[in-house]
Amino acid sequence: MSIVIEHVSKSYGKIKVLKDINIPIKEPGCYAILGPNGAGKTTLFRVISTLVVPDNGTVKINGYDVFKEREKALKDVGFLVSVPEPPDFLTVKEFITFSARLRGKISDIEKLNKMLDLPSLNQRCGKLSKGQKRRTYLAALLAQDPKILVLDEPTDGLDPVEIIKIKEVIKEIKRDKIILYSSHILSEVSDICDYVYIMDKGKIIYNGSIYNIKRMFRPKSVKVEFNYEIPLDDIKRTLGALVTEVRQEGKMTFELEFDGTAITRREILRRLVDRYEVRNFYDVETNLEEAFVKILRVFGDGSV
Ligand SMILES: Nc1ncnc2c1ncn2[C@@H]1O[C@H](COP(=O)(O)OP(=O)(O)OP(=O)(O)O)[C@@H](O)[C@H]1O
Repeated sequence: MSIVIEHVSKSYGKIKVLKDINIPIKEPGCYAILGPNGAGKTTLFRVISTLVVPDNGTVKINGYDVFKEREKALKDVGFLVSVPEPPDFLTVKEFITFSARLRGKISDIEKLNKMLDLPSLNQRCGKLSKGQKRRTYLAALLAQDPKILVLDEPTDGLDPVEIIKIKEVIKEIKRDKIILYSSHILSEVSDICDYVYIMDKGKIIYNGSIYNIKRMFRPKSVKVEFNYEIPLDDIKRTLGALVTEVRQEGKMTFELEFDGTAITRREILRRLVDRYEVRNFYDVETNLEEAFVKILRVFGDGSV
């Protein structure tokens, strides 16, 4: 099972929308393609699904070129690209059954219903809400039992409950599939995806595991609360060169920036406890969205 994208580029007129994209995926799991609006995610997914022909490069699925050997390459792939909708005139059950039959499969509607909490099976698709349509479409894809799923912003425009449902399904099925999942929200993919490719202005500017992203931006500041008021200068004198910055947040609360090492963190705590009554001392958690913006700043062209 594999998707291998090599040197893919695409321009619209003078605008380079994809610039030498390389993504080699050879193991099951959920892979996020993450990027701000206009980064090129949808264009890349449209290339993978053969809706857009690239100027350069190749996309191979299970070793087959998607343009030269389209049928073989896409045989085992399910696409949710460019917000597709089930046909209005079919019922939910008819659409799912029809979709399964297209690939010679028999759908287990009960199982899909349990997983995706489908609307009434005899309801016409035209009468469904946006979230119900999305879940019905996903059920129809899963009824084909594809080994590879390409999902372009599958939760876009859905309410929080619908989003949780779709994420739960992906967590359940990702063990033996390759799932490519695009989003512009890092925290949305952080609990379902294992690996992240970050795109900005048509380029992959960073790739790594979610674990590494979190580690790279490990806490470098702590918050401390005291039992009584302490002047800012007093804290600064006590900690001296251990901290790079001290910010006062309230009369009894301060945020302390330091070099991020465990030794310094311990020494800061020791000095504070020796001198004052400390009520609370904790790390300032890395906010994933901040990490995303930092990555764009550090690895992108600096214009964020
Ligand atoms: N058919 C087209 N003709 C001209 N320009 C296009 C076309 N399709 C996309 N673009 C441009 O290519 C760039 C990338 O668009 P794309 O939709 O791939 O980004 P995206 O990362 O999916 O963004 P979003 O998160 O907003 O969906 C944008 O600047 C867009 O205006």
